[in-house]
Amino acid sequence: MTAAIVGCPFSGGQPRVGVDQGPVHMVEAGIVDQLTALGWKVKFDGHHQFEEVNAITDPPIGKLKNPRLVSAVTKAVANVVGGHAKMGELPVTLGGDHSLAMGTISGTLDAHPDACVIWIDAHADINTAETTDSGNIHGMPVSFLLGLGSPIPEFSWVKPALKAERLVYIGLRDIDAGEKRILKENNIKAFSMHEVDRYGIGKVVEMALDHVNPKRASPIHLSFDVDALDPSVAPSTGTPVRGGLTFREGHYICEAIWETGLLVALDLMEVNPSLADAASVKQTVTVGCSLVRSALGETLL
Ligand SMILES: N[C@](CCCC[B-](O)(O)O)(CCN1CCCCC1)C(=O)O
Ligand SMILES: [Mn+2]
Ligand SMILES: [Mn+2]
Ligand SMILES: [Mn+2]
Repeated sequence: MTAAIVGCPFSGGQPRVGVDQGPVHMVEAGIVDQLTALGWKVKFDGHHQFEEVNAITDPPIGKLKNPRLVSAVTKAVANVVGGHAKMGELPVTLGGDHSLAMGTISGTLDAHPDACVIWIDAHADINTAETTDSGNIHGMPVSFLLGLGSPIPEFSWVKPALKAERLVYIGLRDIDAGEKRILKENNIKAFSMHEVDRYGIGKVVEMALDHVNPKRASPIHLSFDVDALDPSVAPSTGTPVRGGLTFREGHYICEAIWETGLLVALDLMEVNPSLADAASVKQTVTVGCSLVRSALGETLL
């Protein structure tokens, strides 16, 4: 089995400096060798360069910030991820901010139209141009993938290829008012931290899979935002929210999804190695690499 590391040093979906260095730190921490040691054939031909895209003048569209940059980069990522997936490889996209998932999931759905998406995050990332308060596109990728909100010409390449019933969230705890409306109106299944507390992570993952993958027959795209974890576990990230997943809960999700044998793509997003002291940065990078290994078959026994 081949894993293709897609290093995406990109921060255009949000305002904080440093998240583009996430993939650099994870590769420097040895993720390629770690996956090789697990038995994977690992492809990594260097981080993707988005400098040339940075050159364009890119005034906001409505509230949306860096719209043309985000569109161009996520479109490029869609082609890269889709290309690897079509060759039967498992793309492991290292972010970079979560707007990249507009690209990764578009790429996955191009190769696996019947794929379902399991989104691990403190946030729903489902704001539309009408509901966003920040204009940061890392809070919006899911709305584009579902085809919600008014069409934006600059994003016309994004096909609404994701169906609401094929999406499920785990870890939610910081949802904007507009997003709450969107989740309800579209009957989107979400297991917040309240459900994690009530049922335990084992039952939550089982219920999440039952919802999007009842016959365990559909490919799975796992999109993991490290801010789903409690800030005490992953401190160096752009939008930390207290009351998150424990180290083990985060790893259990990855282990359980690997056990299905259905994983076809993984995103590990929002590691920002410039937001904390060296020890906290190292902790966050290390947990990011550990989650990737667990999603790709590392077991405790
Ligand atoms: N919903 C937020 C945060 C998005 C986080 C993106 B992720 O998950 O990839 O990290 C928050 C908007 N707003 C921030 C100030 C307080 C009220 C909520 C937004 O900016 O849209
Ligand atoms: Mn996110
Ligand atoms: Mn988040
Ligand atoms: Mn974040």
